[in-house]
Amino acid sequence: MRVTQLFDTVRGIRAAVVRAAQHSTAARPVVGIVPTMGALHSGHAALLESARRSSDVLIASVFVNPLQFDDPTDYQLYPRQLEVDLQMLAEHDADFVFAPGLQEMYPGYPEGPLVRVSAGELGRRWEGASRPGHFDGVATVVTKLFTILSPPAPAECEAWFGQKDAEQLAVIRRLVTDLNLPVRIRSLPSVRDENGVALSSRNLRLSESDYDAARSLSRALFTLKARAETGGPLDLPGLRTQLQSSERIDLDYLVVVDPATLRETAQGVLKQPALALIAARVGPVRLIDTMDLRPAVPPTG
Ligand SMILES: Nc1ncnc2c1ncn2[C@@H]1O[C@H](COP(=O)(O)OP(=O)(O)OP(=O)(O)O)[C@@H](O)[C@H]1O
Ligand SMILES: CC(C)(CO)[C@@H](O)C(=O)[O-]
Ligand code: BAL
Repeated sequence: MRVTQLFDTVRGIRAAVVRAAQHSTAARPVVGIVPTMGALHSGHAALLESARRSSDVLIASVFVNPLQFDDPTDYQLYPRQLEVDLQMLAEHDADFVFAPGLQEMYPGYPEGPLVRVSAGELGRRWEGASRPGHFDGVATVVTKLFTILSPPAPAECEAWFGQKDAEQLAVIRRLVTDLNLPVRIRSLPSVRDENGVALSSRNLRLSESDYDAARSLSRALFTLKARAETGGPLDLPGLRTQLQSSERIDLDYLVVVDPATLRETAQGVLKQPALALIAARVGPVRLIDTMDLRPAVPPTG
């Protein structure tokens, strides 16, 4: 496994990727990219394992991207543990790790980068409304990562993302479509712990009582899933009131949306597949989670 920080070395990576691809038996070798901000956990491991199985060359990136943080404290306190992460990436058989420094990624930061990618109105809903500029920052860094790491033809490029960050996934899918980026987007369901809480790097900052409160976020999502599948009313207002009664939870949103447009779908009884989104500050930490909702299947015959 090679760890790289410099753009020069990245050029070397691209050459090595081409060489590795040439040795592949596949007609169109696949280069898999797993972008992360580090502090890796089993959710990242699931992405790495699937990407490894589907790729001839596996590249992981570790970079805490300041452009997507609107809160400087959140950026400063974001967990960073590169040495531990590298060990896990080696265990998952990554061929390359791209872990650039801040000035390497954004020369002249904070003056630059002047040119950025806008996620448009998709980037201003829900999480984007609460964290202004967040999805523009994600779209900018993801475009840069794809530009730096994606291989020349005939190799194909696949990038792997978690459905936990479903809004981010919707933005990235539109990004590659709207800008014709030659990258196939793959996604995996959220990995949860034994209590149903979605794994997240920020969970490292939760106290025991914060963690107990965090359990009610996923519980609300599972309740919605069950109500959708049994054809009952979703009763979002009731669930919001219940969550807000906990003094450790400052609920930002709990909504049911169309997975592609992120616009709210009709409320009441679910009629088409949808996505539930939740975000809340739990103690000092802002957490997000999502759940795919399927409507009740009408009995046949
Ligand atoms: N529990 C999970 N299951 C599956 N994928 C996940 C999970 N958590 C994160 N991912 C995915 O891993 C990739 C990297 O995410 P990131 O490094 O931001 O970790 P994170 O745990 O989401 O951190 P945080 O939410 O605290 O910022 C993203 O595509 C994200 O959706
Ligand atoms: C996609 C990403 C690596 C961009 O910084 C980040 O938003 C994340 O980890 O989900
Ligand atoms: N995976 C989410 C990235 C963020 O919250 O900035």
